[in-house]
Amino acid sequence: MTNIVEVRGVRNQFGAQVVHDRLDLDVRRGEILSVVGGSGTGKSVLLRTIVGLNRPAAGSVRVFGEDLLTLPPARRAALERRFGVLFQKGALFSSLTVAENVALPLIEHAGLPAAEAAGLAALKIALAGLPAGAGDKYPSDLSGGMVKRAALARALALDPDILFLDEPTAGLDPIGAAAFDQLILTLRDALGLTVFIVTHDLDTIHTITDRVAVLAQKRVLVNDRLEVVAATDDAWIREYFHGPRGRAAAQAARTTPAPEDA
Ligand SMILES: Nc1ncnc2c1ncn2[C@@H]1O[C@H](COP(=O)(O)OP(=O)(O)OP(=O)(O)O)[C@@H](O)[C@H]1O
Repeated sequence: MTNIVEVRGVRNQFGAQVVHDRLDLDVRRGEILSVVGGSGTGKSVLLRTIVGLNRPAAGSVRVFGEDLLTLPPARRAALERRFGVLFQKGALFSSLTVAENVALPLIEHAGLPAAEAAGLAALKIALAGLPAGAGDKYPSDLSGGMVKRAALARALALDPDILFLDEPTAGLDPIGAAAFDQLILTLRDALGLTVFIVTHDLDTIHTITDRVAVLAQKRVLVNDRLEVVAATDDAWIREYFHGPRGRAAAQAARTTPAPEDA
């Protein structure tokens, strides 16, 4: 089993506030890993640390076997091109159409001519499950679910090996959220992606996740299959997985047929 990401002994601190201390985490090749934890436990900071947007005060982050923090800039830029990131707010440029948003990394980072970038952008937009014509629209003309898909198309632009998603289903209605989950699962299977998801969504965890990492007490308390995590003796885990919403999500996952059986 190959680890694509290895976080070791990471400390993150903002002023006097210590967010992470001696935090370890592995992400395995090809898995869908969900990172959960109470509000403010540092899930987004962890994502930003792994993709190189936040420099930890201590520890190491190895991605694809390379130490992100000590790589020379050119090698680091090459490594970062293997990441696709979908930020919490979608982070599309509002003055550009969806197609222009998706083409931008192809022009800026891959150096493609505009016409080729436009052709590839159309493919990525289709891959993200958007209808033909969505590329000509501006982000403000799209529904919340379509904005997420457009941001996903942009995250897929450079053919990443690993996809980082920060609360991808937040703000979507349950049907939209379930469809987005299935899209992630399909893309993982079709493209052989590794997927790192920061989420509060119990349905996502129950339906598409291979392993779950729980952030608590400034570190990853447990990182394992859902059954193992849910059986861990910890107050937050009990409340989260065995409270009313956790029980409902588990029940729904048991009674909803998997897509291939449907
Ligand atoms: N750049 C920063 N400067 C100062 N403090 C920060 C910075 N980034 C994050 N923090 C603090 O670190 C803590 C963890 O933030 P983070 O956004 O990672 O939490 P989270 O677990 O993702 O929370 P939520 O589930 O509410 O989104 C918070 O208290 C936040 O205020």
